[in-house]
Amino acid sequence: MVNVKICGLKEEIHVQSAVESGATWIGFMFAPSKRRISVERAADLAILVPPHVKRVGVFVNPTEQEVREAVEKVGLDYVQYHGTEDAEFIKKLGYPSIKAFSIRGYEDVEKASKYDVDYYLFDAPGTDYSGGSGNVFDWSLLEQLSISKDRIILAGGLNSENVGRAIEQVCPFGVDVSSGVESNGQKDSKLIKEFILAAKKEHSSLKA
Ligand SMILES: O=C(O)c1ccccc1NCC(=O)[C@H](O)[C@H](O)COP(=O)(O)O
Repeated sequence: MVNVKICGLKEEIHVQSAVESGATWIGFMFAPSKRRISVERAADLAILVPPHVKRVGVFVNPTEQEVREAVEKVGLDYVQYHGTEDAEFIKKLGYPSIKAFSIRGYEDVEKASKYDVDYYLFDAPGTDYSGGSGNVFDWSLLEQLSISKDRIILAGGLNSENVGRAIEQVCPFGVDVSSGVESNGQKDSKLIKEFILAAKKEHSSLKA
């Protein structure tokens, strides 16, 4: 069954909804974004996350110090690098990691082979910020990917309507969502639940 990351959580109620609905990863935004929260706020929210659900800190071109401080204070399980961080920087920090790639064309997909990380997150390019745009990219660009599917997280404009199709086409280890579980610019517990249910539903083409 596919794993789900709910990203950009800011409120206790939405962390609880994501946990109760079966999310695998909870994402806290530490980069410029309308979803950005402080390390102190994330540490408070992280108390609500049980050990079987993983805490992800999302950064865009951070300093080493910023990452180390957040990992320590929030108890992050994964660091998500959502900028132009190079493989050396990520390796030097040494944390379990997710590297995000903004996909405009196949050349962006190819960049992934330069990295040795736990998960490769393929996302649509950002508009106002580096991610979280709610836009979908061309999933067929992932067809020739040499990276194992069990290391892939698909993101970008997913919602409860299109996530089933996305899973059938890409067969990722996980899916990631932010805009698709928001209404009026705020996270929505009902949409979080619907998204996770839709993602975890068995899809006809995946049946033997
Ligand atoms: O969500 C943001 O505002 C954001 C800003 C800057 C860098 C990354 C950001 N989000 C990271 C994520 O993992 C999002 O869930 C991912 O980009 C998908 O977002 P969406 O298309 O809104 O579902």
